[in-house]
Amino acid sequence: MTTQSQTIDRKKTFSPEEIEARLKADLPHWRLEDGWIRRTYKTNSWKGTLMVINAVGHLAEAAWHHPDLTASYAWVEVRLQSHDAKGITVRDFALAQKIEEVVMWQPGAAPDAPLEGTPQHDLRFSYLKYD
Ligand SMILES: C[C@H](O)[C@H](O)[C@H]1CNC2=NC(N)=NC(=O)C2=N1
Repeated sequence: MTTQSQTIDRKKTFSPEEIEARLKADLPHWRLEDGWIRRTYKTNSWKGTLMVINAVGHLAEAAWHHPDLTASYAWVEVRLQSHDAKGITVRDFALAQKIEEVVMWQPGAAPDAPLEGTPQHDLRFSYLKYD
């Protein structure tokens, strides 16, 4: 059951200056352009692109906040804005944060991590360009 927030204003929009400051601090790979915060993920193939699209799709549906997506063979651009507020709200930052955390997750990066992660040097398996 969803609860209406008592403290945060999900419809409050931020100024371009506030957005830029927040992206610089928390989402350095994201940028503000034409009223959307946006991030492009590069992949090694259409299959990798589809994997990213589906991961983002799940997060968006779980969040009940949906991006616009543009995709090509080896990249997908994720764009976020809050349609009902006609601007960028806390919902956009929160979903962008989760997308970035999930898509750029590299479990094998930590020393003696339990999960080894996708082999990066074998194009049979590597599907995402981490940046
Ligand atoms: C139809 C309407 O877009 C939806 O009810 C919800 C869910 N997803 C949404 N996603 C985004 N980006 N903005 C919204 O205002 C929004 N509203």
